[in-house]
Amino acid sequence: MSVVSRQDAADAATGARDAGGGDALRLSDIHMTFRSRGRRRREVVAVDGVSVSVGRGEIVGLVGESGSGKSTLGRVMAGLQVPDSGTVTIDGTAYQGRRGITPGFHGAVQMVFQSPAASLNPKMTIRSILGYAARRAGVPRDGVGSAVSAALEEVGVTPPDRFLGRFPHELSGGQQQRVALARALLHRPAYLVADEPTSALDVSVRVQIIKLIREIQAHHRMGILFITHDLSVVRALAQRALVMYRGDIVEEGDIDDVFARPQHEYTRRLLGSTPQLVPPQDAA
Ligand SMILES: Nc1ncnc2c1ncn2[C@@H]1O[C@H](COP(=O)(O)OP(=O)(O)OP(=O)(O)O)[C@@H](O)[C@H]1O
Repeated sequence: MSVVSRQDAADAATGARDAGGGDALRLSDIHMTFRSRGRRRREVVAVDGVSVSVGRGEIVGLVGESGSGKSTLGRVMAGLQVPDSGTVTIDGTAYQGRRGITPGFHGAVQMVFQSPAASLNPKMTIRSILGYAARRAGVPRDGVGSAVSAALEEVGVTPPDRFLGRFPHELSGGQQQRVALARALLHRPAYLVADEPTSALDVSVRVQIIKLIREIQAHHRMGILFITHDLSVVRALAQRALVMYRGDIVEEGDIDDVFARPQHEYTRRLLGSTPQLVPPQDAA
């Protein structure tokens, strides 16, 4: 991707919604098709012309069945996947193509994943994992130690000294996910894409991580795209919901409206089949 403008032409062209006022992370008319090589060439349209936005200070829940394109959309939003076409606009700066995925893009948008164990290098200590992230985020060498400790404090991995020398496998799943969040926070991102960050965790730990994400979001006025299969988590956390089905956003609205008056048949089916694992009051 390369920076092509500092105006909102892409948004005007596609009508992407800016729910958070001026500052927003917007995707405009994103297309992504995966093509397999070999004799039996197959094409999978993962994202089929999607325009969405996440405002600063807003949590948007993205739900949909397996294979509907949620993770692909999230990776595009975080600059980890270059789409076939479409524009990513971060606070008014539009990015297109491979060369636009710059350190500035990654600094502005960070991502956390379902499996913290897989996203943390097993051969590195927590000190090295976070120290490396701090250096990449531009923290001067003599400030790395205190930045790492502050990040661990912020995510509740305390006292930091007790954890710095450990390897990821010496932490619980919840602690690993907290470290993954600390790594993201070291970049002071304006936006976070959280791809099923709680689904690999026990239910009680899940609630704690949801609370932590909400605290972090409020403290930094961050915009978050929260991807999940679990509608009850979206209800507990998000102000707005996007429902994805076969590569397209089929429903978008304020959380209460989507739950009370689902418009799309797929959303109605999804609501009908979702147990309430995290009632809103428990996650508050
Ligand atoms: N790197 C890839 N190569 C080929 N096909 C891919 C690739 N990544 C995703 N796909 C395909 O694109 C479609 C959308 O995948 P994606 O992972 O975005 O969906 P999802 O909604 O996140 O699913 P899940 O909830 O199971 O993670 C699927 O059919 C998937 O198999």
